[in-house]
Amino acid sequence: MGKKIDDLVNEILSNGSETDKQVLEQVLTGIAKKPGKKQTYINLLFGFETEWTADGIIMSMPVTPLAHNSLGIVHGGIITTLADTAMGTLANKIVSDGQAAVTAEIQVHFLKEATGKSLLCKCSVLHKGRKTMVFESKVYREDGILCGHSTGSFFVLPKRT
Ligand SMILES: CC(C)(COP(=O)(O)OP(=O)(O)OC[C@H]1O[C@@H](n2cnc3c(N)ncnc32)[C@H](O)[C@@H]1OP(=O)(O)O)[C@@H](O)C(=O)NCCC(=O)NCCSC(=O)Cc1ccccc1
Repeated sequence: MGKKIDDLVNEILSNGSETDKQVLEQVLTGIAKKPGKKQTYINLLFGFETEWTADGIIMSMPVTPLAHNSLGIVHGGIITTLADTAMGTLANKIVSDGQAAVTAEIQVHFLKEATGKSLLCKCSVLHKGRKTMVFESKVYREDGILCGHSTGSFFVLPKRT
């Protein structure tokens, strides 16, 4: 295993493009931050940063080639992951002790191409029930343009120990 990783890293460092090296560095930097239960691989690899606000959560991410689709703009699935992660993080913060929340349904509108250096996802609570919760996420580009809009329904479950 060790040798294979060494060979792969050396191959990329020797023969990879600058973009390959940038992606490798981002992935290794994420792993070096030691993912765990709170900080998942997804959060660390994509550089998701969390800021709590009075009425919700703001989650940001840098736009790098790791998140690009073949057109060189952010992949819709990554925008969905950002929105789902923001809503899921908020949902699991506001449930009662001993409860967890999972996404049951998510809808995303991709309104503008996601370009620029970073994305900001502002997420708030639309409904907090005993069994279901609904959240709204707005994803903004660095220039302030709204590029994504998402709503998500979450199901409240007993937390697994
Ligand atoms: C729960 C429901 C949405 C609705 O279920 P219904 O069938 O209508 O009602 P019923 O009461 O029968 O359901 C009982 C079922 O509930 C499940 N379960 C129970 N307890 C737990 C538990 N503690 N943890 C997990 N699952 C638990 C278990 O399968 C159980 O079935 P069983 O009784 O074993 O056979 C179901 O369709 C489902 O699990 N969908 C998948 C949801 C999903 O994977 N979403 C994406 C990931 S979330 C995400 O990424 C967001 C996020 C981001 C960042 C940070 C955090 C979050």
